[in-house]
Amino acid sequence: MPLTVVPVLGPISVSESLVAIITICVVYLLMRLMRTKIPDGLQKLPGPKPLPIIGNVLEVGSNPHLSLTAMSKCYGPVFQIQIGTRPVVVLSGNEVIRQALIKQGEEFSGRPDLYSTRFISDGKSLAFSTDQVGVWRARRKLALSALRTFSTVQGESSEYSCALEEHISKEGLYLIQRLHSVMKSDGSFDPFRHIVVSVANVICGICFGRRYSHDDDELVGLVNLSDEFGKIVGSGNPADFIPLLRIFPSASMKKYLAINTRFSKFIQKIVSDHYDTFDKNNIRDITDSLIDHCEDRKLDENSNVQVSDEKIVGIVNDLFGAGFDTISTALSWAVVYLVAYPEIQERLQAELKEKIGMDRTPRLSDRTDLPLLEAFILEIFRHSSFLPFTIPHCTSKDTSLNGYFIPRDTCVFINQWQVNHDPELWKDPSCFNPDRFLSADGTDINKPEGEKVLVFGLGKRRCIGESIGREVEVQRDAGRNAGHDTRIRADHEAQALSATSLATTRIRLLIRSESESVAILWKPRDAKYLKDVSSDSQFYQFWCQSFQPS
Ligand code: HEM
Repeated sequence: MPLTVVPVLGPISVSESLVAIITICVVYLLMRLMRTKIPDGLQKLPGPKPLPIIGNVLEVGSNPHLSLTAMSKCYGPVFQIQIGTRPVVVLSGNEVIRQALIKQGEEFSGRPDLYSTRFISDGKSLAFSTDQVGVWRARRKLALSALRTFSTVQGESSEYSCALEEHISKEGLYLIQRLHSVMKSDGSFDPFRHIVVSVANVICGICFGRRYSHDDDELVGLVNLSDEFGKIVGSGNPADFIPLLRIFPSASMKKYLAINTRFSKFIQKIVSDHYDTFDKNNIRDITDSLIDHCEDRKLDENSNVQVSDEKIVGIVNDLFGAGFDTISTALSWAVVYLVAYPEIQERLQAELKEKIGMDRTPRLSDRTDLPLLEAFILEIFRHSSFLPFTIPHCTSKDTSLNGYFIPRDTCVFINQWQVNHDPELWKDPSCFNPDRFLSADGTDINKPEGEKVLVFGLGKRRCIGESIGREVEVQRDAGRNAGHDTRIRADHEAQALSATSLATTRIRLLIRSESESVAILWKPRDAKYLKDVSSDSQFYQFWCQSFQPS
């Protein structure tokens, strides 16, 4: 007798139903038998009970940093959830995360094989791929060394201490000129749209030895796609955890694949131009240095780790991709906080005026003289926690943490947001207060406090661009001092705001030039991470005063 069990499958006979039920039971029993035995002395991971097929997806919801923080209060700093059919261990708490990523770093240094990350750089990404340890380590060493060399090498002008400082300072000035000219022509602007091109130019300078105009369609089109990319990689793609979903057409997955293809094409073209014009005696940038490494390695027969040329030169994909998006997001948050806290902005400006004056641009070496600016950057990282999780990790062998057994190949989420908002670690964690990072007399950074902020990950997989990340921030803020008093004035009902309410607030940018004033609406990116309070009624005015070259 045919039964319509699932409408889309059509009628199913009783015998077919019986076969299906028996198959499910056999698979279930096999899965139970295959389940790894917990070694004596260790415990099973705690965590919420999963539903069949979807696991704990409903409890995790669309703000995983908040829901997983709430769960850590109930289950402790090491617990397990199930996303779809995949078990995921979630780590919270400063001590537990340090124990896993630093003391047991080797065991927690893998990356899980996720469906969506297979498409990043054709599956050859340094940051996301499941390369064997030896290969990943060799590539990471190369990336770090290339990045260091081309950040610290002397630039074209002796005015700057290194090429990175030169790129950043010049780009800072271009950015100010650009804002000035769009203000004149359009009467308003979206800050992110211009910041992202400037940051991409700094990274392009080091990686490809060139910069692009703010009107370059190819670069502007590409960098503006990063938001879509972040949506899939950042918030978790359901098809990564529920394999069945991969067979259904998905608009966001289609977009994501198109972005990856476009990105790869952009980089491939630059790399192939570099191969065409390569001169061993004139290494111009990181791409050249990676090509040079491939050539040298061919002469070195003793090399024991085999890494393909494609994987070596492909490192620029990671440097460019990871570099521009993270820093431009951080800078956008900096603008938001400057707008929301005008009194802090005034103090920052006073510090720059006093320590550096108005006659020169700041240098990287000025950082130690600018404790408030340093504290402001640390507080942006902590309060916004715009990367609430690291890239997912994976265990490389059977291990244990806090007395719980964690099998090999388990996907591990590191909740950075929880650490940065843990009331055990921070006084009034939801309050934006850079002073928390200053010494009692305000003249120095309180180093132990600063080291508690978790934004670049830790240990073996720690971000390799950390020093650049911090330096671009300093220069950009300080760049306002370069003879253009481009102050950002916030004219609003001053009140203590949590990052949450800031992000969900539609910020009204009231940009004033000499005669006209135009209002535009701007919503900070990554607001999705901070959605638990909605206060759309609050408006902040953002007043960019005198974008006038001196
Ligand atoms: C404010 C700026 C930045 C932030 C907040 C940031 C944050 C992060 C985080 C959280 C990770 C993952 C760590 C983990 O999985 O445990 C990461 C990895 C990485 N970052 Fe950054 N990053 C920034 C800038 C940069 C820059 C400028 C570059 C390069 C030019 C870069 C290159 C990388 C690479 C290659 C990895 C992968 C490392 C690996 O898997 O071994 N990042 N970053």
